[in-house]
Amino acid sequence: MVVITFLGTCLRTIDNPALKHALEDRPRGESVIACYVEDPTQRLPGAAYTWWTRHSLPLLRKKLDQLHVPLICMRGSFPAIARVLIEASNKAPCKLSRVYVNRRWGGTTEEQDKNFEDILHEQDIPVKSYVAHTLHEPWNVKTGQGGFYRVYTPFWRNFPRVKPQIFDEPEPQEQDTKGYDEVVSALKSNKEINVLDWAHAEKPYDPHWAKDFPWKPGQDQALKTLEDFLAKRVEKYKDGRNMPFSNGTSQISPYMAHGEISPHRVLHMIHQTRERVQKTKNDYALESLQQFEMEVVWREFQYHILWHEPYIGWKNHNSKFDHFPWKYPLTEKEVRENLPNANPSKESLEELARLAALDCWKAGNTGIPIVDAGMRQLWSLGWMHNRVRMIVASLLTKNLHYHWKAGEEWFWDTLVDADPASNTHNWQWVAGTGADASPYFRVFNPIRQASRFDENGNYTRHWVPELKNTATKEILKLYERPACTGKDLLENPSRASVWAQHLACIHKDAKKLGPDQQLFSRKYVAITEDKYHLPVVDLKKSKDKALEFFQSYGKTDGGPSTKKEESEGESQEEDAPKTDSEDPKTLKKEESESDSEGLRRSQRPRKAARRS
Ligand SMILES: Cc1cc2nc3c(=O)[nH]c(=O)nc-3n(C[C@H](O)[C@H](O)[C@H](O)COP(=O)(O)OP(=O)(O)OC[C@H]3O[C@@H](n4cnc5c(N)ncnc54)[C@H](O)[C@@H]3O)c2cc1C
Repeated sequence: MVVITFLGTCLRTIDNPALKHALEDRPRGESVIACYVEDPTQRLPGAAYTWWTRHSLPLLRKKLDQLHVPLICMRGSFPAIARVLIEASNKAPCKLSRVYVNRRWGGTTEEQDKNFEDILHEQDIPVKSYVAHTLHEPWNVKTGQGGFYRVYTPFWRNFPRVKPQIFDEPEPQEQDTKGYDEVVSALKSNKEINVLDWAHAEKPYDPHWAKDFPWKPGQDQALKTLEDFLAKRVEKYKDGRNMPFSNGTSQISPYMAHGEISPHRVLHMIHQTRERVQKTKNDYALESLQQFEMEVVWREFQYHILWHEPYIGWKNHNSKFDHFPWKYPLTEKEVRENLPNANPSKESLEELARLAALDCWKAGNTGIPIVDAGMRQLWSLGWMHNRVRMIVASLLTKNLHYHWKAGEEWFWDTLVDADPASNTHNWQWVAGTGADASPYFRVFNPIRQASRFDENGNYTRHWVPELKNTATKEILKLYERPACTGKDLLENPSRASVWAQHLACIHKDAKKLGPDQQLFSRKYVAITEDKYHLPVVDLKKSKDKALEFFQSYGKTDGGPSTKKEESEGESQEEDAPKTDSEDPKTLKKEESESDSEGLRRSQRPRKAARRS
């Protein structure tokens, strides 16, 4: 008899409930097969995330080999896989006895997984599923009225404190791999399923755009990364986490996004560190550790929302923003239609200029230093510091007026830690459309952000080599330059921008670029240019325009303005504080910073002013 365990987003052998139970609960003599599935009925992972997965799976296979558990990687829907397994089981001498699954959420997974279980149950094959990617079942945390939380503070307060459930790697057990060949050949013979060689890749998957990625995927490195952080850096996390050049955060996110470390293990290690730090009586260190735990629980909060609103990845949480005048990226077809020849009309140029601005943002050539630094960090590492993620997201949504989805999609493709809950939720948070959202009129001012969080300009100089010999004072002046015109953008496209590729492609009538090339033609992007670009947008004017949109839109019936927002509406300074109930985590800090920068007290929401 054969037992199958579906790993889900859980590329580890320790703290892996479906694997553990499959190995421990099976009757003697039954063999266990592990499956990694990429499900085409759901949003497919982006390129950078996939780079990581494909480095991780061969490492996981080696670990599983030691347990005598073969690994099958495939692309296929869960119901299709269930049907093939049953068919194979009916024919083969080795029957399928039971199935163990690590659960997943978001999109239409719930529906698909129910279907999968029904198919197996009809054949009397038991299915057991486990929570593996979060600390709790997302539905287990409930408000007093039995609903779900939309605001982080009460979620954090009421988040059930649990003893972390950790368990060691299963002992290697005697088992043969009987049934494996039959299962693989049945899967291979089905057209709906594509068996991948990802766990047995002869050469690593190293596309040119990822050649400088410094990461070492895998569960061993995940543990080491967190151990190092907790041993050496967590004690300064409270402030360090906001400084992009200080190496002040854990960089554990890609390991968590791939399930190479379990959130229970993270919590367990936090508890161990707390015992150590308590002995030092260092209050700041303890607060820092608490802050770190809050961040980890913040991720839980986002899964909580994803479970209750599985459509959050493509829909505004606040539907009142659905008709807001967002800009959307042009499609390739629209570009072609707007630029039929070398002398496009004024309207066409305007349309194209907006595409050019988006491409400059993607390429890290906006002429706004801290934004370019962040976007190039993203290119180089497949990761960006959280503070800078907020700044670049604000620029795209509040200054360039793009819908958050344009940025979310870019991050989805370029982040090694791309996560269906965190990415969406954070984008909606910055755009002001989400649950627990920053109000729409809250706009991050890149100059102020740079002077506060990159005071010495080191982050900017590091990631924008054009500025490596520019003094910090001079860098700050660059933000004040007049913006280039749309015509400039088009006539002198950044060599680095995807826009330049479009032009080259259209003018030379070259073959259509495939999506992979468009996104990752690294030789065109993030390269040092002779001259640093003019800003693609006037920060002040564009912010005012966003606020104008917001105010006039708020006056219409369908607008997003609420009474509370109107009462705060006066406070349209950048980084204006939010009320405590919205997000204490980031914003209490912003608030005190706003104070020190002389944000006029009369303009601030009453509640915040009282606290200061
Ligand atoms: C626009 C935008 C998009 C984002 N997209 C993602 C994403 O796709 N995947 C992702 O994991 N994070 C995302 N984040 C959240 C955050 O930027 C990253 O989790 C963080 O930068 C990861 O670095 P770290 O592990 O060093 O974080 P640390 O500061 O060391 O935090 C530890 C862990 O806590 C969790 N965490 C911290 N901050 C957040 C947060 N704001 N939201 C959710 N979890 C958090 C992460 O799991 C993180 O690994 C996004 C933030 C923004 C503003």
